Amino acid sequence: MNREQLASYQPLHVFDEAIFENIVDDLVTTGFSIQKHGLPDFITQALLTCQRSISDAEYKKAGIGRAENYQTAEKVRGDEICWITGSSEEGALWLSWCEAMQQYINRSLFMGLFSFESHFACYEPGKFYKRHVDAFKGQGNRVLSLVAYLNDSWQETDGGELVLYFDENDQIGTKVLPEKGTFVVFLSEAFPHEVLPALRTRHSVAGWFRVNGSVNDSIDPPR
Ligand SMILES: O=C(O)CCC(=O)C(=O)O
Ligand SMILES: [Fe+2]
Repeated sequence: MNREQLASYQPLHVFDEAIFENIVDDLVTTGFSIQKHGLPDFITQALLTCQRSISDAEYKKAGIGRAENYQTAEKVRGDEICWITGSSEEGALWLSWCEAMQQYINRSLFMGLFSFESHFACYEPGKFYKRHVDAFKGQGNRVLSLVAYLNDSWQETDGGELVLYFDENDQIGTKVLPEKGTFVVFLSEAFPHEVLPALRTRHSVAGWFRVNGSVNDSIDPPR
């Protein structure tokens, strides 16, 4: 390593893998994992620092696919999003923690996860995300969804809960309060879910682990 390389050298973080092991166990038994206040504190802090540094102008209305216009999209989802690029130290720490999770899951379950993408999302009061799945069988390459929450002392009366349904016939589901430090991981194709209308501003991170979609030598970029 020359002096320049040495100056920019970032040691690989070593993360506590106990939480990854819990996730893997849950994925094997149910296909989803709800980790109430399970985010390591330094990851929560990094995400909060990162999120607070984003200006309103950097948040963009989320779409639901190229074909839809925003009017249609508004009826489905009302959040505003900002992709996490890893350009700040805190953003990079988040991405490296998710990469460590990806490697752990691949080693344990041979899922062949290839890349990860994530964005901050903000739901202003009254905004929601109607019931949907994050990936359709045989289409796209998102296989594992991750949602993490950043809100202090969220109450049931604040609305904005994630409702995770166990299959397409489930109408009851299980509710998750979007409280700071709580995160959820689930198989993207298998679990319909929705965000109930939030009654106060709701901050979260949504991310997806993807498999490599390369076919016939056409290279699939990570995003
Ligand atoms: O914020 C949540 O609880 C879920 C968000 C979601 O389903 C998505 O962005 O696809
Ligand atoms: Fe979703």
